[in-house]
Order: sequence, then structure tokens, then C-alpha cells
Amino acid sequence: MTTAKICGLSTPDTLDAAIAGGASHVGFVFFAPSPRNLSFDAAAGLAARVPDRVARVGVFVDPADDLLERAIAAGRLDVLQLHKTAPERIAAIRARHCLPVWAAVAVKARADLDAARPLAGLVDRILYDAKTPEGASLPGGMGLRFDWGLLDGFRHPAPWALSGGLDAGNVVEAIRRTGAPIVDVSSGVESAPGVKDATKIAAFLKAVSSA
Ligand SMILES: O=C(O)c1ccccc1N[C@@H]1O[C@H](COP(=O)(O)O)[C@@H](O)[C@H]1O
Repeated sequence: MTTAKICGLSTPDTLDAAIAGGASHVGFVFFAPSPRNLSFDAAAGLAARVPDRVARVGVFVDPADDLLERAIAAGRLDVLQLHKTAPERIAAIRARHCLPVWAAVAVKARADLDAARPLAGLVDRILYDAKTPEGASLPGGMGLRFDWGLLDGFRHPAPWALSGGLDAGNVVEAIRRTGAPIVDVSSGVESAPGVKDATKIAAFLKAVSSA
């Protein structure tokens, strides 16, 4: 059965919608340029609403240790999701903070999957995400999709998840096409960048459970 992570949550009502709809993971973004960036206080308030059966994932872009420490404490994080972070740094973060680590691999062409291979044994999960354009302010969370066929026949070096441009209208096909064990969405359950929509969250989770 495929489970779902709803990422970039920033309000109690949309967090509650994700939990009520059956999300396995909820994502809190700690990256200042993002419209979904959370303060530590906001993260603490949201984290307190999350039951034990749902994992709290902190989303970071090549983070420093002090940011990680404060976010882990405030957001009571269960998982660290790292974007644009070198393998050596991923290993150091995992060793220092003693939490499961997901590493994003940005995909546009088949050759981009080469970046997944050195992650074997270093990460707890690889998150295949669409590569954002050169110079974009965000490495993810832009609602971009990649060609899922690029994953055909690829020997995944670690457990994995699929993200990038998913929504209630395409997630069933994404699961059918790739066999993803976890799907991850942000823009596809928003009414505007950074504004989550409880109705879209419910529709997304219903689609995932029907797949
Ligand atoms: O959502 C963000 O603002 C963000 C910021 C920095 C790194 C990653 C971010 N989001 C991640 O992007 C993917 C896909 O998002 P989308 O559904 O295509 O909008 C997802 O994993 C988010 O965790």
C-alpha cells in the first residue's frame, strides 16, 4: 500500500486535514526563501498536534547544524529531508543528529539518477523529485513533474519515495506507473504558493488510498 506525505504545512486546519485524511508523514519546511518556511514557534505549535502514528519530516536545503538542532527540537522531527546536500555532509548530519535521513535526488534526465547511487547505505530513503530550473529560488516545491518512465528498470539503491508535481488528478497514475511506496506532495494541494487547501489535501489522500 502506498502512503503519502503532505509537505509544507503551516496552519493547524490544513495539518489536521492531512492527519484526518490518513497521511503517513507531514512535512515542515525550514528554508527561508520558501513561501512555506516555518518559524520555530510555529513549528512547535504544529508539531504538538501530530499523533505518534504520523511522522514529522523537516525539509532543509544544505542546512547548518544550528538550524537542524533548533528545528529538530521545535518541530519534534522524526525524519530529516535534505535537498542539495553532498553525500559527505548527509553522512555527517545523520551521524550527529541520530535521525532517519531522506535525501532528494533532482531528476530531469536518466543521468540524474546517477546521483542516487552514492547514497546507498548513507540514507534511509531517496526522494526522487523534479529538477527545478537553473537559478530557481527553490530546489523543490514548484509543482514540477519529471518523466516517471525514467525510473523504469532502475535499481533503487535505498528505499524511496516519489515527488514533483503530484496532485489528486495524477497521483493514481504515478503510483501505477512507478510503484512508489510513498508519494510526496506540496504545490498540488495548494490554492496559491504556500497556501494549503484542506479540500485538495483530502482529495489527494483519497486518491492515494484508492490506488
Ligand atoms: O516546498 C518547498 O518550499 C521546498 C523548499 C525547499 C526544498 C524542498 C521543498 N519542497 C519539496 O519539493 C517536493 C515537491 O514539491 P511539489 O509537490 O512539486 O510542489 C516535495 O518533496 C517537497 O518536500
